[in-house]
Amino acid sequence: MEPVIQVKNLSKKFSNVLAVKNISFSVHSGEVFGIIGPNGAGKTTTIEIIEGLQVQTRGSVQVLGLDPKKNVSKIREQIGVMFQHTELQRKIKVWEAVDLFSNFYSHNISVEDALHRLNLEPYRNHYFSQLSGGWKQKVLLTLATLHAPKILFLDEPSAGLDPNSRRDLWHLILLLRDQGTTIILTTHYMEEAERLCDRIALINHGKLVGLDTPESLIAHLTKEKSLIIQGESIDLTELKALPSVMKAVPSKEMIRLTVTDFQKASFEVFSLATRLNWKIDDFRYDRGTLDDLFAQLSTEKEGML
Ligand SMILES: Nc1ncnc2c1ncn2[C@@H]1O[C@H](COP(=O)(O)OP(=O)(O)OP(=O)(O)O)[C@@H](O)[C@H]1O
Repeated sequence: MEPVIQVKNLSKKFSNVLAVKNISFSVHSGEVFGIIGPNGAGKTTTIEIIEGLQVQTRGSVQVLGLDPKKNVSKIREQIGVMFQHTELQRKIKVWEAVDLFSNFYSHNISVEDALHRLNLEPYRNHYFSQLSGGWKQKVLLTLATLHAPKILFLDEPSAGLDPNSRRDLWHLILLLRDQGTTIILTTHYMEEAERLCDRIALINHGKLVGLDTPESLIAHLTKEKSLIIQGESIDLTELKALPSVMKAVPSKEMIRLTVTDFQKASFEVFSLATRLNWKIDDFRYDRGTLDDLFAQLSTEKEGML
């Protein structure tokens, strides 16, 4: 399958900052592709080059087969961008905003279809400024997709939303994905990345340090493998002495074991438990989360990965 975005050996230098360092990746049609990394990692710069808002220092970019340096207006007709913290004029109603924005595009869907597509009908006559944060984001998502873009860029779409509104917005994003839109998502919410993204590019200090599904990234990059064990008469000293156990730390009712190998450690723990008559109530692998990975990335110094 032809990728919809292809980035090859991309670098961007601002006067004395090398913001993007030789990054390459492809985005496939119909996927939700996350670009994740700590503040200042180079995400915005990379995305703005793809959108044609900035020009790279080195490397090449293709968006739907076009070069953003040469074909920016053709690309803009086929992409949608939802920025963070966008405000519209105070006295504009939802339907008026949809009507106004639809005039910006040569190909667009009708106001009614647009309102219907993301279930905005009940709010058509509400002032944008009086909507809750969640509904404002839904309206902005609608405005970014009036021309049925092939690729949609979402920058921190659920920033500041309560958990219910966030889930509602995720539902809409996945609806757009199911309708065939390719989605590029940047977020600092790792739960959001884990729930929505088919693949994630991890960027740190301007470099691509990981590119995979959320599950594989977690499996490969979280350095610590942990087992959780809970039960009666468990002896911490005996656990610590097992060959595959590096650390055993009690935490509330349970004990967290940092192990070198899940399978070997599990075998050793159960053999020990049987020999010493421990009663085990809970035992599970703790593979870590994207949050752990993000925390790890944020503390990595340049050149460590
Ligand atoms: N116009 C500019 N001039 C000089 N330096 C810049 C410019 N834009 C970005 N930078 C620098 O480039 C680096 C990457 O910035 P960028 O905004 O791409 O990071 P980011 O990952 O999007 O961060 P954030 O999560 O905070 O938005 C940072 O060191 C930033 O200070």
